[in-house]
Amino acid sequence: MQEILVLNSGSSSVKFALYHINTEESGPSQRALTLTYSGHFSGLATSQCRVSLEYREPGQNSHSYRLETLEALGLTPAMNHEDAITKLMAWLAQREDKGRLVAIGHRVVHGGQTYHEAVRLTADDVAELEKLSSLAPLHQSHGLAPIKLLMEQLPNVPQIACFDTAFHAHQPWVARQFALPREFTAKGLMRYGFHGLSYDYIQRTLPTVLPGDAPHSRVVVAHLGNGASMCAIRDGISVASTMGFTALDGLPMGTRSGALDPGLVLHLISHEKMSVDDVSTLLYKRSGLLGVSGISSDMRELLASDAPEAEEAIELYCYRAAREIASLAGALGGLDQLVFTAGIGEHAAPVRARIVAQCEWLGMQLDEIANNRDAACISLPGSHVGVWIIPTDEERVIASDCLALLNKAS
Ligand SMILES: Nc1ncnc2c1ncn2[C@@H]1O[C@H](COP(=O)(O)OP(=O)(O)O)[C@@H](O)[C@H]1O
Ligand SMILES: CC(=O)OP(=O)(O)O
Ligand SMILES: [Mg+2]
Repeated sequence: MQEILVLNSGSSSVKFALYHINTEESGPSQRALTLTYSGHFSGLATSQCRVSLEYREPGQNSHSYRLETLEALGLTPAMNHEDAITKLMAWLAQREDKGRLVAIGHRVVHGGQTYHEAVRLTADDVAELEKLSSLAPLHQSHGLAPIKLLMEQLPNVPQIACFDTAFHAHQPWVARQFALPREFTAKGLMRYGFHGLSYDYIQRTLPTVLPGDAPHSRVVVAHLGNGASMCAIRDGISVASTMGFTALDGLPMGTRSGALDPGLVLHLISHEKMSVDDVSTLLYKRSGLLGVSGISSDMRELLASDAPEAEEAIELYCYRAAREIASLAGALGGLDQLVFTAGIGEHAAPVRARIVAQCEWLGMQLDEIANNRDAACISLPGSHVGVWIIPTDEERVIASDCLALLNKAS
């Protein structure tokens, strides 16, 4: 049995998924992949480190679930990303149902100007991608560290990178440019957009959940997780996104500010005498829901809180989201479907309700009952714009891109 392992490394977490390749169905189709194990390490490098693991019996639909204790996996509470990968690889290697690992697919957040599709990495590629670390300080180095480690430990297993930026690479030039002098644009100072693996998954899945006659040529997808962005998709292609040069632009996020007046950054440096590192920490780690509420970056905690500051943070979050939907509808010249995805998008009914209420003028009508039970379709039958919840699956897209690459190489 051949296997593909997928690693999705975030700022404080590593998600993983292991797929069996069904060799009877050759070709890059998703049907050729069967998910067997998935799970995640969260709270890495903190005392809150936890591991969860799910196992799917081959041929069965239901998941049996168990939460491994740290002790059972031999983990120490303050373990970091590297420890997590080492433990995961050791655990995978000792399984009785172990197959032959034919590729490891990695989420790499920034592909810069060069990397527009999944690629089998060489050491030179990794060095090139490392140069982009300052453009994704919460993500890039965590995505590249396991690649370097596994290139050393498993030199014969292809390490394949799949990029968050790739889905946006074919946006119209006008959507990618900043209004800067041309020599800066020529250096690559332009909008890239992120969460592309998630958008790719939604774009592939939406036609399978829509009723046959529903129009879906103009779609906005709201990926609202710890990081949050939105994407305007026309006929399956990204045409605009709220994230730009870095994953700091656009919507307010758990700890990131989202879009700011650039003059404010100049003011922080010149008047508040903040260093580049101070400003970076402020905008990436101390702002967003955490900064405005002063309570938490976690939407669940804010929704459960009675504090007026929590309410203010949620109000700002929803207001900004509704404004961005209208802006993206402008880029599309109208809107057929809106899709919510990722942690907040999939689970936070009050947040969705507030965002949709502010978009009523665009022709959206929320089905409150469906919304409260996280149903797939959450708009009323007469709504001009359909509103949907589709759980994202970045790991599935990575595995399927790896398989396509392996098939091409063989
Ligand atoms: N049931 C829920 N209700 C409200 N918010 C939720 C719920 N479940 C998860 N979330 C929120 O989703 C966010 C995390 O999203 P997720 O997509 O898991 O993040 P990541 O970007 O780390 O993959 C957190 O703000 C969390 O509070
Ligand atoms: C690009 C980005 O913000 O990713 P995440 O949501 O995983 O933090
Ligand atoms: Mg995520």
